[in-house]
Amino acid sequence: MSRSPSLPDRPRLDLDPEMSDAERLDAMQKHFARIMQVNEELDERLEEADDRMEGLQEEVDQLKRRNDTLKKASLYLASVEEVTDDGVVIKQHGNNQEVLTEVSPQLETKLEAGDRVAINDSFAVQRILDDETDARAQAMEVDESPEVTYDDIGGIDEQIREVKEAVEDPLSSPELFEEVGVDPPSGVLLYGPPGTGKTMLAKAVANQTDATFIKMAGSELVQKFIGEGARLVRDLFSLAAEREPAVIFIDEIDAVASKRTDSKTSGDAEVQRTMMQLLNEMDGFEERGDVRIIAATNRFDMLDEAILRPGRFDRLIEVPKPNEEGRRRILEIHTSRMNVADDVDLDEFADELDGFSGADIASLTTEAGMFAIRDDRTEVKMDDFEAAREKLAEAEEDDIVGEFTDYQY
Ligand SMILES: Nc1ncnc2c1ncn2[C@@H]1O[C@H](COP(=O)(O)OP(=O)(O)OP(=O)(O)O)[C@@H](O)[C@H]1O
Repeated sequence: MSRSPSLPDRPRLDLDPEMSDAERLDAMQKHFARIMQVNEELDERLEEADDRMEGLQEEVDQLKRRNDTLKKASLYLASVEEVTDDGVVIKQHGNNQEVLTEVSPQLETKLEAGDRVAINDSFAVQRILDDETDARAQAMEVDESPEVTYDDIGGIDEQIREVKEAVEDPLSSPELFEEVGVDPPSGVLLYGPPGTGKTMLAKAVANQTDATFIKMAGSELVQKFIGEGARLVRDLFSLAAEREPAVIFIDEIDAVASKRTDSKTSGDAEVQRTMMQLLNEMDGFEERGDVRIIAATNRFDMLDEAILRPGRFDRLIEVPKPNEEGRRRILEIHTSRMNVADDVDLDEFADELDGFSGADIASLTTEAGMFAIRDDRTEVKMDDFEAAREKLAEAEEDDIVGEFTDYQY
């Protein structure tokens, strides 16, 4: 690591009492010039240090993420086969290895054959897990008939059109694709900043096609135990096949499909296995009938290219933050059921919301309503909207409101 050079010396002003006024003035001017120069040098250094800090912060974040994965994924999943006087017979999931292992007296009294447990590298039982259906319920959200419609989504008409074409048409008129002789896109990847309507889009398309909406969060997949991520992916696809027509929505796909890291830790290997399972499922996708798959990410830059190959997520749709017209439409949507005063000018207000996402605008309108309620009014005025905007902008500065953070994508 290179060490930064030492700081410039502090300039000194030496004034000799013998000096004439002109000489003094000259010395002071030179001193001033030197101070300015040192100041400039220090500014430069500060800038360099800031850059370096940013780089280091990124490294720290990466290490933290890796550490989290490691901590979370270093346990394996097993089932209890039998509780005997000599210990407990467990069967590790994935490799089906059976082992007789000792357990702590506290756990032993609670264990029963059939329990799901988490074990460590040496097969020691660490804890008893909720039953399997709980694990699934936690990782998956199933909605038979989501209520979101395209009309509820503002500012991304072009993206709606693309999603209709890539997801809705193959579900509602598969014969069209057959007649023309083209395969519909396998998977659609929506990418863009948080809170821009990606989940809404997936729900709306499921609604429009009367399909079951099945959501899985990528982050839920990697917080589980070794072997469980891959199994949940398998479950996800078989559940979709049972419930077809269905729309599978994998949120935060970057959690399981990031560019490969160099490390060969067990956590990384687990994420890798989960991704391989996902790719496998997608590769065998054609026979799956009326199931469409949509994934979303805020971190497009982190994705492993393997998932973007033809036959996988081969239709990319960027979902950006709304422009002024989009913001106005979103404001309109979110205020449609509000009792808004005559002085509220949404056109003018939309102009002030540069950088706001759809989710930010949704919280802003709720917040404006709260201001009216606090003031014992039933009508929401322009001042309430302004106050809400200021409150959210302050929260952004304090970094309280996550949605405001501009992720790189
Ligand atoms: N384009 C939009 N039009 C109307 N409302 C929106 C829009 N985008 C976001 N919202 C509001 O924000 C909420 C969150 O949006 P959504 O979950 O679809 O965002 P997302 O892009 O999936 O975010 P994330 O990447 O954080 O998962 C929505 O329930 C809705 O209230």
